[in-house]
Amino acid sequence: MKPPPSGDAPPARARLEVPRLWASFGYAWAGLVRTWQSQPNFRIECTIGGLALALAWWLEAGLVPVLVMSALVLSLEVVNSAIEAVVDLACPEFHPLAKVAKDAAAGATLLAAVFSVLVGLVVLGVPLWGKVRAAWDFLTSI
Ligand SMILES: Nc1ncnc2c1ncn2[C@@H]1O[C@H](COP(=O)(O)OP(=O)(O)OP(=O)(O)O)[C@@H](O)[C@H]1O
Repeated sequence: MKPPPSGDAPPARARLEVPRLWASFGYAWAGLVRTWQSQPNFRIECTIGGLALALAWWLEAGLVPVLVMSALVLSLEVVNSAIEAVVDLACPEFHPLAKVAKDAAAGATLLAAVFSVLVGLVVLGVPLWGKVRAAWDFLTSI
């Protein structure tokens, strides 16, 4: 943990140290593992993101939009769980502002999820429909 800033003096420029950088990755990874363990929504979103990526690869459709939207939803879910933890720490009792913070964080994730479904429909819907029609034409022609 960093010491609290003292006075008005500008902070000394921190040196780039490999062990510290490595430790930071470790803390970030621990945050992801904890989110995976404690947030069922995160596990569901990881699964849907993986399936959407596999579908995009199979359909040879836009991998990049699917990757970007998956990254957005998953990142926001991690931030949402961080906000929940901070709110619970700062305000374990019911408070209207705690509700505002938690609902807004959840709303951000929901917004990204809705838009990712729309992007998925636009990017994957047409080629998927093409495959379905081709399979249907093949089946009805034999
Ligand atoms: N301290 C609080 N004060 C006011 N309202 C709260 C408080 N804690 C939670 N709430 C309300 O309850 C809702 C659910 O809160 P909770 O912490 O259970 O989050 P959750 O969305 O269920 O998250 P999780 O993914 O952990 O299940 C919040 O969105 C908020 O409306």
